[in-house]
Amino acid sequence: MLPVKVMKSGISLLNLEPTTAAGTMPRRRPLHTCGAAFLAIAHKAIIRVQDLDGPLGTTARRAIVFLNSVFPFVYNMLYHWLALLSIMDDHILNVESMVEVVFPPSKHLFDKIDGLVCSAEILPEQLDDFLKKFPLMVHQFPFLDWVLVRLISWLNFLLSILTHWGSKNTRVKEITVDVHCNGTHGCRSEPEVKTAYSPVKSSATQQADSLEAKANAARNHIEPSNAVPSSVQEKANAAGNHKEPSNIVVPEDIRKSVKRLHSLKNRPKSLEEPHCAADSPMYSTYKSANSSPVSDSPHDEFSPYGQMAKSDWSYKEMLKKGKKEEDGEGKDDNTLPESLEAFANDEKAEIAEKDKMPSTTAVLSTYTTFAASAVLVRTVISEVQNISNQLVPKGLQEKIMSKLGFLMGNLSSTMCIVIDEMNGFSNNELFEAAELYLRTRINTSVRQLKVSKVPREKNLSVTINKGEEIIDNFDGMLLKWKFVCMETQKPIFDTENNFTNEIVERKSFELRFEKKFKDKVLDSYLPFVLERSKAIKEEKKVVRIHALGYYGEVDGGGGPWGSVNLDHPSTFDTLAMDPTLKQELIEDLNRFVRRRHFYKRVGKAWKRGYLLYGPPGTGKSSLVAAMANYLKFHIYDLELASLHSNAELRRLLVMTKNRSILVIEDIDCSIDLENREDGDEYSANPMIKKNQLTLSGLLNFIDGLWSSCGDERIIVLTTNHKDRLDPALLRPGRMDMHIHMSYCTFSGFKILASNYLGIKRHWRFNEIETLMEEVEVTPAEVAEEMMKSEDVDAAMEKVVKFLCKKRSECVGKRDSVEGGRDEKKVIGKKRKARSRG
Ligand SMILES: Nc1ncnc2c1ncn2[C@@H]1O[C@H](COP(=O)(O)OP(=O)(O)OP(=O)(O)O)[C@@H](O)[C@H]1O
Repeated sequence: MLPVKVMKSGISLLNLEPTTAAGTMPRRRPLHTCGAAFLAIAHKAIIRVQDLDGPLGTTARRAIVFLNSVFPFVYNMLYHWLALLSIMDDHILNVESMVEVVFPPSKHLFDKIDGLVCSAEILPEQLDDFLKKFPLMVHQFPFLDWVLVRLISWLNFLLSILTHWGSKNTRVKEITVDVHCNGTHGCRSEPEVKTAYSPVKSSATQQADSLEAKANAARNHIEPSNAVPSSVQEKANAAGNHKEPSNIVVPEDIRKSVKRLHSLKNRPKSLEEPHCAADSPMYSTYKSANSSPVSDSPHDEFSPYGQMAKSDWSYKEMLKKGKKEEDGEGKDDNTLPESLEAFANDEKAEIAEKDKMPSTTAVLSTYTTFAASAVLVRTVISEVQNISNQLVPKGLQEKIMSKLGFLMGNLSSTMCIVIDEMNGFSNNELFEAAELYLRTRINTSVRQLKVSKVPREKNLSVTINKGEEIIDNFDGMLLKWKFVCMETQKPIFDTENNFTNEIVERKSFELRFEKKFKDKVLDSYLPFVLERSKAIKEEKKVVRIHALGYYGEVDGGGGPWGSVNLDHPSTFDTLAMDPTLKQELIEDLNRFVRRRHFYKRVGKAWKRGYLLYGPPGTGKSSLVAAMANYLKFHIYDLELASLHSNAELRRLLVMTKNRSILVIEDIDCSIDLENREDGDEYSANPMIKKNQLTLSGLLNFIDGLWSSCGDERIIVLTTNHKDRLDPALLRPGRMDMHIHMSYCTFSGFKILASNYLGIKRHWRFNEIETLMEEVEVTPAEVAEEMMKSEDVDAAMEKVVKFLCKKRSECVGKRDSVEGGRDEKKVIGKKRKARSRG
């Protein structure tokens, strides 16, 4: 068989001595060695596969017949191919030597490649060894043989589907075989039998066709072909005319052999019965394989042989008749054409061959050979890729790939959307959204992940590495994401104004899907990804606090000075404040965040101002933190004292982001704001005024045009002295809600006790309640006392002592104040008396 020769000779073709790399160890020719190994494996595979029965074997045999016919071409092609590989090898080895001289550490890499080539070289022998041991190994693992046999059945089934797929010419033919009887019964025609066959005909089918032609010719009185003996023609004509009994005599031995053939064909086709106990898994496997719906029994209509089998039944009918006659029903001499005899012999041979089912191990080893070939091909391809990556410049590679991609893209039914990280100079929101979304879609099919942790962030950040793919399902669509990261060179001028190249990483996502889903992906899937990523962002959002102020030169640098995670544990649950007020505030915040459309409709900037006032240590700052944690809004802590003009204030405002809380703490003492109406020493000079931070600048900032540049903004002012603030600052629309943070009440105390000591009640609670009605203490003071001991009773003791001390101080103060008043009254009375006197 010619191709086999080619395969064999392929190994020795151009098997030249490899050149010496770097003057040390001779290296193998990488491409030639791999190519030869591949041919050797392919040869083994072909040898094995042609011994198989079933669709796989048939296909292989046909392929071999085809290759035989084009042998000179194939041989030449392989020869040239290997010669070409050898030439390329020479270049590769030369380049390796040169690179090694210039860059010695690369030797390690080349040695590794050589090691790979070496393993490819010995792969055919290893494969042989493995195949020898394979049957033994199969028996060592329970159920493995069963699994493999199942697998093979399904592969055969698939192959048979592929073989017949698209064969539109499949049709049903009617073959009418008229057999004339001689003797007492006179002539009679046999029933017509329908036969379906595929255009891929076996020899038996072809013979059936020739017989059909003859029979048709006989029936239709058409001049038969030269191949048909005249006796047969005459008899067929006679049969076609239904006039005279035929003289065709079926020889006894033919009849017998046809009978035997009949019995052979009726026998169920089975796999080779294994030599093991009946209850072993192998035996059950064999049983189940025989009853498999995909068996290639000729009686199975799903089998590729099944259709041919139907034609056999037509002859069976005929044989039945012959049998009847033989049994005495018709004593007359039955006759068959000579061609039928030939057909019967051929059929018999074919059936006998078909009955020779391949052994399980033979089938398995063939598939293993194929698998190994595939592995080798992959290795070779990746090696070639590696080498071409080194040899072909990146730009050229990209061009080739883009051209190839264009060609493939036109042919393929898939579409690809590329989502780049950057959209011009700004970030692409969709890229960020996809990155976040895909983090939730990582599954076991991903091979490489990237894990990182930002300082002070609790959770690890897990993303896919470059080149990795993720499959997603959405509304019946299959979507394939790939993370692509390409290094490109960007020309820049360095510090000395020299032209140089900077390596820039271009990240993007490729989203592939079927072309027909284009609209669905753009209209539904990508908006869904954006929506999901928003929700994920919100879930994972870590509230940050930004220091906002100008710390550099005046009107020079400055800006948000930096930010840190706000790790403030304060929440509405831990805040000791009047429960009704707390509830009111929570509801107000909820209303604010859900009223986007309302604010738009009424033409108001989507912002809200809160004034928190009360003595120091009553929890104003804690309340701001609780609000930020509740809404997941970042905080901008504006340092008014660092600003010098309204312009700076405006510039800072522009830098803040939406969904944030802008806080100005202790506004009464942070800066001495001049009244907007009343002028002062500067107001006379407009230039000086322009460069000042004024109250009107601040008011504009809070409520004027500048305040509307952003959405979902909350402004919080805190003060210890509400009365010192300009009423213009406090009016609704600027400060919408005034929250009084009062001294600690008993309900506030219970919240502190629960937070700090973990108690809901204590026997000292009544005493404390009475004391708290009498004295003014801040939550900060109470919290401080509670922290002085870890023991609950001791801590409560401290709180009581503290409250008693406060009370006595208050009483002392009151007494002294009252005493002073009494003294003043006495002095006054004395004065009055003296003046009267
Ligand atoms: N209402 C409160 N509920 C719970 N803890 C509080 C409360 N008030 C004060 N504290 C505790 O006291 C500490 C100081 O409180 P905070 O700084 O919030 O008070 P403040 O009113 O902002 O003070 P200042 O006006 O001096 O800035 C906080 O760390 C907190 O633990």
